[in-house]
Amino acid sequence: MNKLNISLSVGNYDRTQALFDGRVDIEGCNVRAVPLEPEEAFHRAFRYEEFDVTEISMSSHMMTTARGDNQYIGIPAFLSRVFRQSGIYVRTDRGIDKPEDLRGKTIGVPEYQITANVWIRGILEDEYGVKPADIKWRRGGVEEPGRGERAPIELDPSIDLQQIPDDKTLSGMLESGEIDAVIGARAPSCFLRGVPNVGRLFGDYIEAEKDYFRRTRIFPIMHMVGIRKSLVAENPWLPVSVYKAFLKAKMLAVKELDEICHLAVTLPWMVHHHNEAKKLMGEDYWPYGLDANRHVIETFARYHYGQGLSKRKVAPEELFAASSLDLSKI
Ligand SMILES: O=C(O)c1ccc(O)c(O)c1
Repeated sequence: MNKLNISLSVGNYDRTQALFDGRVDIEGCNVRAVPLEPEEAFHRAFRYEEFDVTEISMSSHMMTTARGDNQYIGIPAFLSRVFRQSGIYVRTDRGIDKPEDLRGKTIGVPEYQITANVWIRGILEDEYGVKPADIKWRRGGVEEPGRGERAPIELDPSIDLQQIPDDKTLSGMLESGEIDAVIGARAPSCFLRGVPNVGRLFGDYIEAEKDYFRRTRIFPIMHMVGIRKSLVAENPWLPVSVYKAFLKAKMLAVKELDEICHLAVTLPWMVHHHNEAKKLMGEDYWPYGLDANRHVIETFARYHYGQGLSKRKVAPEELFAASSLDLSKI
């Protein structure tokens, strides 16, 4: 049978693994799959559009969708979701004990636009009244010097965002005390090494994140899947084929989390953790599709627009191929 050859790059997570190991096919396609870390996947997607189907940052996707220069259309398979209270790393010798203490401080970001930072700035403003303009933002690689935005951004002049020197990293500057905090998706290595005077703003971040979910019902979305628009124009069946494959792969992963006979993840009480998550968040605690995620995406769109990353408020439907929001029923 004549199949469409496509390239695919997503992270190798439990919920995507079946696409790499052959348990799940993308109907109608021969797939060349390359696992990548998010920083590399997004750099290559938004600068060079290298892969036909790729993991994409929700923030960069929303920004380019608002501008109309997006080469990818999304499907509502949310490959990465992370609560973000954990992602605020601070100097512990500067009187920063609560979010409000961040006003006037200097905070490092790997990119202003990364999705984790949109969520963190949104939460700081919504819940604690700390506005982006209250902070001095410094941008650069967390571990490697010389990082910039993967796609161009244009911020309001009230935002003080400056590039750090070419020979410095955010982790190094946090360790030496040149900046007061770092926010982002990845923990800086100085924190992981346990250097003095660096810690999390929310020491008990798990309790903070559970409380946030109880109040908001939001499990923040980080990444989704994009398909090259030009390929969809030629093959309108492709978004649903790709979406069905990601749905199947996630279903297989979640099923394995219930397997007490032999643990799918190398963690003694994995099944217990799974049950605890379901108790707090419901059976389908990691939903794909727009309907179950509309409130999450609308909140993110409000933050994104408020932070000047999108010049107009994007409607959730604009992010996705229409056919992937309207699956057939029997
Ligand atoms: O761009 C980043 O720094 C980055 C890293 C890891 C992630 O999971 C992510 O969403 C973004």
